[in-house]
Amino acid sequence: MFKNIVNIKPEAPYIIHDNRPSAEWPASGKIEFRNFSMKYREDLPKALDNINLTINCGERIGIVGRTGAGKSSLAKALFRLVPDGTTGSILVDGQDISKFGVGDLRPRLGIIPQESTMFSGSYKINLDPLKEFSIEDIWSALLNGFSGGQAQLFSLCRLLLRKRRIIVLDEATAEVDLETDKEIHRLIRDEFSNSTILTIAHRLETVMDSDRIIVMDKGQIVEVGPPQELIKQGGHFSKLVEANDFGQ
Ligand SMILES: Nc1ncnc2c1ncn2[C@@H]1O[C@H](COP(=O)(O)OP(=O)(O)OP(=O)(O)O)[C@@H](O)[C@H]1O
Repeated sequence: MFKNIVNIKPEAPYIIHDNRPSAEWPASGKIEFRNFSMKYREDLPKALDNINLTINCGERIGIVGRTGAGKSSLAKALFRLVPDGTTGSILVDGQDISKFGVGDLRPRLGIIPQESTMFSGSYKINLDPLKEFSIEDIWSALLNGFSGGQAQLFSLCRLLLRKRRIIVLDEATAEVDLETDKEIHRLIRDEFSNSTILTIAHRLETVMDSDRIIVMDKGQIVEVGPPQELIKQGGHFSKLVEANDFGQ
């Protein structure tokens, strides 16, 4: 999802000194999209088209839709990894995220991207580049999270060390096998029971235990609800399930 980060121009100040969030922010993890739209370029159609959505503290949300539906864009917008010229707003714990510098926003949210980066260096440097944690903390996170030996688990360990209130998980498709994927989800459920978790889901197994599913199509939210209810309704989600079409 974040493979294009390096191509995106710095669109906002890193820190806005006269408007910084409190040290605890976000303490609850509520997310509100209000009439939010964005385009990657002026001549392209909207990648997100008038998104209105409230995600409650501690909710586990599965985001599904076909390839190109806008799932990654929704997550990128939360990290402000999208071009200038968005309209509407995104509030986190009631604060408009565009009012803060990106350096005050991005480190406060957790991300497990599809393509995790394994930095060279020791485990300790990988997990704790800022030297914030004791070796015991690091080993406990490692032992919890590193059985699968996958690069994604490194990202997970980094997160375990920093109990973020909002976590975005871009579910792996190619890099991680089903067993490791299940392990990651189990760990996330256990370790982040109080966090709001947004999963861009590519597997049915992953989304079925979400509190709510968001179905996206052509940049819009076309369906929202608990998975079992959506299946009963026989709408977009049940069609995706039937076709097993969860994007790449
Ligand atoms: N960097 C970019 N520049 C231009 N257009 C983009 C860019 N990234 C995404 N898009 C377009 O925005 C739309 C939404 O893409 P997005 O990646 O959010 O979809 P997605 O649902 O995450 O798809 P996938 O399941 O394939 O990851 C698509 O039409 C896509 O082609």
